[in-house]
Amino acid sequence: MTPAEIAPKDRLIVALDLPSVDAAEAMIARLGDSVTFYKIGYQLAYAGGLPLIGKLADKGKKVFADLKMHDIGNTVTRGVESVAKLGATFVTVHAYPQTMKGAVEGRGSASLKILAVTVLTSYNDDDLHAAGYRLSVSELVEARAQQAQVLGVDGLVSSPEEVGALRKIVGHQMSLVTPGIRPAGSASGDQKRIMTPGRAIAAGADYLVVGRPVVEAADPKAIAEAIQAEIAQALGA
Ligand SMILES: O=c1ccn([C@@H]2O[C@H](COP(=O)(O)O)[C@@H](O)[C@H]2O)c(=O)[nH]1
Repeated sequence: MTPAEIAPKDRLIVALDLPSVDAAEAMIARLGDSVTFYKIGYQLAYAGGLPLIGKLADKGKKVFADLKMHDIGNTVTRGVESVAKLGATFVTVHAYPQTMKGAVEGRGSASLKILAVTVLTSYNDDDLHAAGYRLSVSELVEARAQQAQVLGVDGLVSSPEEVGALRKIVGHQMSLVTPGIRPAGSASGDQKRIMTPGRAIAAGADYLVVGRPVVEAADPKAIAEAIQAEIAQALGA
């Protein structure tokens, strides 16, 4: 499927950032048929959530295993080999060359897609400088995207702010997945590089990752559906 063929509804990835498998299953039940793609990250994975990947896949849902791996190449290769057996659609690694190379090797010919996290959406230029980098966020995101492309990575995680520049670098060969999404009026929390769903899609994002604005809402299903409607409108669908 080309990125242009992805249905508007399937472009929303809801982050199941919840404290237990019971809480995640309750959220999945509330969202029902509306949401087709979920993300499992640190909070749920470390609370016994990894088996949910297979359970969701068996129900026809897609799962993004946001494990943000970063280790010596061999360990990343073996870790990705294990994740490939869980039934996830995407797994994340940090965008360091050894890490990405190891991940691509571990994926082999499996259907699992490797996403490289370029620069976390909670970082701005000052945060990067405090961490010892001399490059700006946009410079580092673009440099890492070029490395990821050469290494055979399948997609990139960035903020929607960088998507336009990334498309020029990687074309439509790589999926562009953007957290840092905030419907108008929602609290940004710790996110520093943010955009509304409609603007992110108009900028060229393939998938939007949304956590707190959905899972902390009084009516998560209504918010998820409103985001999907905004996505559809931005696509002219
Ligand atoms: O750069 C990144 C990479 C991953 N994330 C993850 O996305 C969600 C966003 O949640 P919100 O509640 O919508 O802020 C969260 O699970 C992060 O771990 C990211 O935000 N930025």
